This record gives sequence, C-alpha cells and structure tokens, in this order.
Amino acid sequence: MSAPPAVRVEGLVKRFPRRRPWSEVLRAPFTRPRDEVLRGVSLEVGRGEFFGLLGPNGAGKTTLFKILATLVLADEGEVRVDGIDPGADPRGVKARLTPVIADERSLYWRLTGRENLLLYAALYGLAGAERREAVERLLRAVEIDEASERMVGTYSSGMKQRLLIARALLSRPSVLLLDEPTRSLDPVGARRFRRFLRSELVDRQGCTVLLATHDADEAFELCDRLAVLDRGTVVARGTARELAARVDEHRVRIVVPDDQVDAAIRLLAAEGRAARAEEVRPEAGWTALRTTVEGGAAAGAALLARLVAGGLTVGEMAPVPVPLADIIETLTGGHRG
Ligand SMILES: Nc1ncnc2c1ncn2[C@@H]1O[C@H](COP(=O)(O)OP(=O)(O)OP(=O)(O)O)[C@@H](O)[C@H]1O
Repeated sequence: MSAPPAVRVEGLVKRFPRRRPWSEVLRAPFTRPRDEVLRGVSLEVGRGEFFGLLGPNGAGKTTLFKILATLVLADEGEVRVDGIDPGADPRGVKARLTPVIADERSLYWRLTGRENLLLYAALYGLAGAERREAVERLLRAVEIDEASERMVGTYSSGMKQRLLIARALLSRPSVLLLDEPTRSLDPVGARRFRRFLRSELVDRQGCTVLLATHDADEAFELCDRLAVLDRGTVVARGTARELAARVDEHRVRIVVPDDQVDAAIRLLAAEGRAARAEEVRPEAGWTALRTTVEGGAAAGAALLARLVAGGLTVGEMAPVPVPLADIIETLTGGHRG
C-alpha cells in the first residue's frame, strides 16, 4: 500500500460565533449567529512538498492551520496528517506536525536565545552532545549565533521569528506549518531567510511544509504548489505557472511616437481599456504605454490591427509579465476580510 499524503483535508467546514457589538447582543441575546469561515476546504499535500496557502486577510488560512495543529476542532469534514485522524489521535498528530503560528510570547524572554533552544531541545527528548550540536547548528542556520547570549526580550521581531522556527525544527517535525514566516523581516533578511527555509526544511530535513503568506512572490519562489483561499473556499490551486494561466488577462506594452500618445490613449479608452504611459523616452521620440488584453496572442494581434487602422504608428507591441500579486488579486476578486 502506498504511504498516505502528508496532509489531507476533505470538505472542511468551520463556523465561529459571530463577534457582535454589545448593542446587537442586547437586542437579540438568545440568537447565536455563526459565520462560516471555512466552507468545504479540500486539499492534499504530498510528502516533502512545499505547499503555499495564499489569500487575503480573513480568508481562513490561520483557522485551517489551527485545525491541522489540533488547536481548533472542525465542525465538518475530514483531516488526516500522515494518515492520522487528529480527532482520534491528537498526540500522534502533535508528534508529527509542528505549527509556527507567530506567537512570540511563547518564548522565554528572560532567557537567552541559546537557553531557550536548549530548554526546548530537552523537552523534545534531545540530550548531551546531540542536544548541544542541534542547538548550535540551528542558531547558526537562523543567524542568531552572535545574539545567542542575549536575553530574548532584547531581540527584534524578526530575530524572535527566526528563533521560533529554530525551536520548531528541534522537534524534527515531519510536517511544519509556517504562518507568514517573513512578516517581521526586512526585504534583504526575508530573501536570505527564504533561501534558508528551502534549503534547511526541504532539502536537508525533508519536511513537508505548509506556508501561509500574503506575499505572492514569496509563495511563488518557495512553493511547489499553491492553493488560493478566499472567504473560506479554495478558489484556485496548482503550480505558479498553472495559476498564472488561469488569469486570462495579459499586459502588453505598446510603443508609439510621443505625439501620438493622446490619440493612442483615446483609441484604447474607446475600447474600454485603461492605458498608462510608462516610460517616456523623449530623446528617441517614442513613449511606451501599458494596457491589458483578454485572451491569447490572437486578441493581441487583433488589437494591434485596430490601432493601426485607427491611424497610429506602432513601433513595438510585446507582452509583459503580470505581477504575481495581481494574479492573486484577480483570482480572489480583490476581497478583504
Ligand atoms: N476564535 C474566533 N472567533 C470568531 N471568529 C474568528 C475566530 N478566529 C478567526 N475568526 C474569523 O475567521 C475568519 C478567518 O480568520 P483567519 O485568521 O483564519 O484568516 P487568515 O486567512 O489567517 O487571515 P490573516 O491573513 O489576516 O491572518 C476571520 O473573519 C476571523 O475574524
């Protein structure tokens, strides 16, 4: 029999009591309205996969993580972690799956970074040289080695975040849940940290990773596959390339002579297209405009023919990549929780 997937959820539903202002509670004290924050979510994550969950605020990403980590019970649906049902064997799931749900308060602020890790390493059953080596290696890996003698209370948010991940790795999880791991890092630190995540978690430890993030570029860089969650529903899933292909909107760059920019914008507006002058190259006498085309290459060619028929001189017309964040926004309809 083949091994079960690392994580499988099927038809997951979670309802929370609606948070109501007191005035409303007093008006209807005996009604208990509930909001459905997960509405039948199904996902399967293979072993060793780096899987991304993208979606706007309030989409339900953290709730899904909490259910997987046995911190919250689902109202309906099925959950399996390495084939184990958390309802029947929560300890079995806890032994395999470690959540890093940004909660800095769970570190000991009056202990140093090293002392925190040594303490947790002991709790996870590591002893002697093995414990010291694992702690030192992880302190180096998350770049806390220089600050390891300082009390955690003096650390920046980014350092605490890195220490939390080092701590999670000490438990040698088979599945790691990362909730916005680079949220508190500066752009350079975030890039270095992403490299570390991929090499340490997947390449070295062979973990399965579920990463929740708002950062489309981060998800596309790190993840083998992604699911886009919107208001409790998976609206798209697949590789980055597959998601991009779901969006039938392409951007094109149209280069016209400077003195035809207004005419070009008018022609495009008549088609209901917004166009933006992007780069002005006055020395050459040409201006690049950016607009969108729905459909494939044929739609682009048809637009070009209409512009030329409208009297424009088109020096160049070429597709430009759609920013990843825009793809996600299109897939989720731009909702905010
Ligand atoms: N304990 C709770 N009681 C009531 N409502 C809750 C509770 N926890 C979460 N919610 C609601 O469930 C919805 C989903 O929240 P969740 O934190 O899972 O979303 P998210 O995708 O992780 O959002 P974010 O990106 O902002 O972290 C939100 O509307 C939130 O207000």
